Amino acid sequence: MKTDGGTDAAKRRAGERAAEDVEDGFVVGLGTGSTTAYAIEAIGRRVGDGLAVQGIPTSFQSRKLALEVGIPLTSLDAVASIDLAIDGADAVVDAPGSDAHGTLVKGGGAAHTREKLVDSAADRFVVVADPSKLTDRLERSVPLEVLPAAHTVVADRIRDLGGEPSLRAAERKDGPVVTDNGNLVLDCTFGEIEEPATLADRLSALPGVVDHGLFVGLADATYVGTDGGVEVRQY
Ligand SMILES: O=C[C@H](O)[C@H](O)[C@H](O)COP(=O)(O)O
Repeated sequence: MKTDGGTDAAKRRAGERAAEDVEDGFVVGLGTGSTTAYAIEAIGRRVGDGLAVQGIPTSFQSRKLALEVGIPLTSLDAVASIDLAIDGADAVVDAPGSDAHGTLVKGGGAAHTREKLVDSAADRFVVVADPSKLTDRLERSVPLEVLPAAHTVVADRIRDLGGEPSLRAAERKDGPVVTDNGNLVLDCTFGEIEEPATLADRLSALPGVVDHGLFVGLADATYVGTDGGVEVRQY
């Protein structure tokens, strides 16, 4: 999962900067992926120094890491609110002045359904990224988590919308990726996505789609790790 060189250092800077925003008593949404992992590890170190927090993981992976680094865990149905969510992204639209500024594509690790649930429930949602994630044109494929019985029907509807679906294959198992929720993933290309909010609404309306990886209007800030520090985008 980890990358090397400058990108890995940039991910670390972004993740560790976000972990500094966690305050005593916070309930924290713990996103998924290699960048968020640095935030989780940093929060764990602060817990070791006496910080009192409760984490809500968004995947098997983030739960396992949080337990390893000593973050006490809770669940969405056990808390009144989430103070802060920290999560990575596969693409972040960086186009100030555009309606799409701050739109995300997530789900490269097939965790986007629970991520969206937790990130959207948080009072503040901070994205952590390295510069390779920033884009002024949204051309990345959009992951859809779909009920297994629905994958062919949803694939047909995606073609009706002008997209091209591809069932995500597992790398070290015959057959498809199965999400933490027991569903399948369709990666859907649409060429350049000029109106992500419109596409998001259309995808959400498809029966059999549990959730999609377009995060429109959800992020409050992106922390971009760079060679020398961290750049902050506020939305
Ligand atoms: O499903 C996975 C998540 O949306 C991740 O947050 C996303 O793929 C970014 O992961 P990474 O920080 O490893 O690039």
